[in-house]
Amino acid sequence: MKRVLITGTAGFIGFHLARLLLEEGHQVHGYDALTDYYDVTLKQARHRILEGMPGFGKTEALLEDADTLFQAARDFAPDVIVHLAAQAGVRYSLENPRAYVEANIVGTFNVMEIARELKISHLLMASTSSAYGANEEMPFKETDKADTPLTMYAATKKANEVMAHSYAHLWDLPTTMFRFFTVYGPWMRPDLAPFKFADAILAGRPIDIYNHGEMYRDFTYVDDLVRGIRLLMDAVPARPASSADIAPGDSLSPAAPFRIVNIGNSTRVKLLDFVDIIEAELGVKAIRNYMDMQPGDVPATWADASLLQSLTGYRPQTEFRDGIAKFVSWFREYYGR
Ligand SMILES: C[C@H]1O[C@H](OP(=O)(O)OP(=O)(O)OC[C@H]2O[C@@H](n3cnc4c(=O)[nH]c(N)nc43)[C@H](O)[C@@H]2O)[C@@H](O)[C@@H](O)C1=O
Repeated sequence: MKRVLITGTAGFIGFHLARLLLEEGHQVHGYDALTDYYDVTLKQARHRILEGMPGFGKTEALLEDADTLFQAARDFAPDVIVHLAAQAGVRYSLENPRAYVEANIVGTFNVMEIARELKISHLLMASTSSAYGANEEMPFKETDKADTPLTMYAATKKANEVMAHSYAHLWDLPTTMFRFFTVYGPWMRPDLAPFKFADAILAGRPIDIYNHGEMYRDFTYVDDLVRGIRLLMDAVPARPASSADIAPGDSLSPAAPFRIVNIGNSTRVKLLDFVDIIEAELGVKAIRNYMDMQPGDVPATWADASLLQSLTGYRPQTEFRDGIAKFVSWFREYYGR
């Protein structure tokens, strides 16, 4: 049994991870501020489910509130910290970049500080496929350069990776950073495309199709994603004796117990096909409004998931259509539509 502090348990991914760990019999402490970036009642509903499970406790506060975060962590005394709370969203970072600096830079720094103080055995933190920015070589590999972020969202997440590397190096803090690829499924964030499309199609509102549909995403089903996180919890990075000890394709740092791991499905879905699949699952046709490319958007993502597989023996494999069917059935039931 592990004691796991998870930030972001009222969020989409944190909720699913907490549920999985509680089902396995671990103790989970959730830290979440239930910020109003999107519908707070959805966040409250997720927390209510966790509160009904044995082994769950929570603190509702901001990551930026260092005193509260530190006290909650000291009281709980975790073995492992999984840091998923963040200001998420690619497009909102053009409107309100400061929110990303506060939650993602200051907040993540606070998590690193308490992880160092408590000498936890493994710190795992969320980064994003958006860190690959303008990279053109596909699929994206962790060992590729990723120095061209296109938004402050991507820039703050990339900054988290390099901040975490320095702490892993200085304080021997084993750290794994995930690069997630467009996660979807039941309980998903309302600001993400599958949710927005389902909502608009059922309401008879037109949907905007960016870049005339010439967009590709490596959509990752949430159950697959949290299974990848769960397995990586046990794949604790160790500082290599020399760079010769790093396996080919491994992103392990030569200077720290630190690695970056993609968690993605490794299949690209074209935006137009994605709309067709949602329409088919809903049984309702969309009214389509074709638009130009949006500022800050990346045209395509595609994960090379071979490092995840070599570390854990696992790779995500849910077919997009099956995952969307599960999302749609949750959506219809939860919202009664
Ligand atoms: C890994 C990464 O994953 C996510 O970022 P994302 O991949 O940009 O996800 P999305 O669901 O916002 O976009 C998916 C696709 O759908 C298009 N899209 C969006 N919104 C509308 C929309 O309103 N209309 C249309 N037509 N297309 C849209 C958009 O242009 C893109 O082709 C976040 O979790 C982020 O936090 C993160 O870290």
